Amino acid sequence: DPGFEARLKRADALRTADAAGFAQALDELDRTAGAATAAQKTKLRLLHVYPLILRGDYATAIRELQAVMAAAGSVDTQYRAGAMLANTYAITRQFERGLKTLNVILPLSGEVTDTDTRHHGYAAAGILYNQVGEFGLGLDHANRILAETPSRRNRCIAGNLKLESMQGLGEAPDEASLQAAITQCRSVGEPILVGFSRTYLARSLFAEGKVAKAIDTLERDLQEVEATGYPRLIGDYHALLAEYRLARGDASAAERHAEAAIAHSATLDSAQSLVSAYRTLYEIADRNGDLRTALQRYRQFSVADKAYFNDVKSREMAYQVVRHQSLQQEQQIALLNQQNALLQLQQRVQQQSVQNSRLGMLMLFLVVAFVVLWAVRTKRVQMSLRRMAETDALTGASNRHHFTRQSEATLAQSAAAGEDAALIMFDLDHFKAINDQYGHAAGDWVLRKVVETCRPVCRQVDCFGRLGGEEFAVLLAGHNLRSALRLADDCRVWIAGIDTTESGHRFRVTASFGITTTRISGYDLTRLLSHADRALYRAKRGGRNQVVAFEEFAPLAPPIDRPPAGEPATEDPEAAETRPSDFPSRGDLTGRAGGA
Ligand SMILES: Nc1nc2c(ncn2[C@@H]2O[C@H](COP(=O)(O)OP(=O)(O)OP(=O)(O)O)[C@@H](O)[C@H]2O)c(=O)[nH]1
Repeated sequence: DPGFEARLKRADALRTADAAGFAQALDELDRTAGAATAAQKTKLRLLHVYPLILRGDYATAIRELQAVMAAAGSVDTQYRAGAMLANTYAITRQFERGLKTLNVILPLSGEVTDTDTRHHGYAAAGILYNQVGEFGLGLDHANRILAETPSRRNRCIAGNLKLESMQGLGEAPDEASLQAAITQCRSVGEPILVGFSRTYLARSLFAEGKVAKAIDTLERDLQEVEATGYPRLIGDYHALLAEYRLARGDASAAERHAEAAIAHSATLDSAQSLVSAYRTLYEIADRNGDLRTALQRYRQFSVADKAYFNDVKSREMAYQVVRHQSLQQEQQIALLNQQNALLQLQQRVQQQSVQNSRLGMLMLFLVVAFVVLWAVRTKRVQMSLRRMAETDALTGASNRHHFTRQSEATLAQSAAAGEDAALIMFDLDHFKAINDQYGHAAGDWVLRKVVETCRPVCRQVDCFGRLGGEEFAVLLAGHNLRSALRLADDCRVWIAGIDTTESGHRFRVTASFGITTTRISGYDLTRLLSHADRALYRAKRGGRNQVVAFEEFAPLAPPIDRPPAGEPATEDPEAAETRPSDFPSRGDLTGRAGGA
């Protein structure tokens, strides 16, 4: 409700100028508060505190202000309630509570949007600080208000506060600024503050030795001051007048004023005016030689002075207590912050160590992976080196050395198991002619093709080796002569069927085969090779492209020129046919002739 807000503002403005109008405005606001927002209701509640303070119902005022501070929807309302609360605590001389309230609101000063409200807070702070003897802080807050182009009323309040602070600090204000403060406060209708300004001016004049002027300054406004009914101010006035009158030698006027000061200060627990008035009365009695009265006055002076001294000290103490408490609080906060930082550090260390252990695991994994990889690669290299060492690079068949070792192992196993094994040896026919006619590359192609063609006769357990040049051998475990003959003949047929177009030439490839078995030749490889080689020799002599088995009962062949199996043949096979032969005739052999 914008209307409600406007009426709240209007009521607030009436507060100092028109007490009756203010009361009426509050009544009207109460009647229409049903439609107000929570924040507006809180503001209204705050306005209701002013009449409570005027009435002197401080206990209710304090309760209400505390409630408003707790419920305030805006910083401004909370701040204003806090400033009023600090003021009320100052009036009721609860300095510690007042200072604590300041500690709550002053840090919010920067967030307060309304300048008047902020100045109200600074003024409350300045008044309280001066009361607890912290005049430096009082002056600082007065200057804060004056630096921010305050309203005329706040300028009066701040000007007064400044004079009070300077007096407390023992600094003498110049007459011009004293007059300015008086004019300022008079223009806004603040007779109490005008009165206090006049006491500062009078003190300043008296200190300069201008006693008559000081008296004149005070007496001019005396009636107006008495009309305020403010005991502390009236007491001050009379006490000062008593002191100054006596200084001028007017003892009877001095006595009158001193008595008036005492009468007005009677309701106060302690006051500087009481001390001053009793001292003046003592001095008068002393000057009169009335020792009894002098002693009595001195005793009264002494009691008032002690009370005042205690009061000042207890106020100063209140400040020290609150300061100590807030320091302690700050230290606790700092300690908590440190503990927090420590916890955060510990957390980070923990995270770091988790990260480190993860990193460690990763490193370990990498090392293991590397070792495994290295082992696999080493194994592969070993295997490929072994393959290179064991196989013939051109054809991929086992080389002679490996074939020998493999075969010897297989034969030993067969012998142990009492199983048969057969050895087939074969040699390409007229290979030299292929080389000569079609080139070495064509010859290589033939060798590879022959191995590729014959490999199917071998199982995993069998050994297929290139004994040298164009001579090959196959050791077949578990085969007897019959099955070996069949396999050898299959091989012969396959070789004879090779289509050489792929090599770039068309020619015919055939091979001659010699066979023996363990039943015929025993389990010794050298003997088996020798017997197979002899059968092969017979196949060549028999016209090539045929399979011949060694005849176990045939007498050993006579020495021939042919080189041992595997070495390149140097002999002309045609010439060999002229050699005397001890071999059985072709018909005696168990082999079969085929092909060309
Ligand atoms: N292209 C090629 N030729 C080879 C290789 N090893 C040996 N030779 C050749 O093979 C030929 C073997 O010839 P010979 O021992 O006379 O036998 P042949 O010509 O097959 O005659 P017969 O065995 O009597 O049928 C030689 O010319 C060798 O140079 C090889 O790895 N590649």
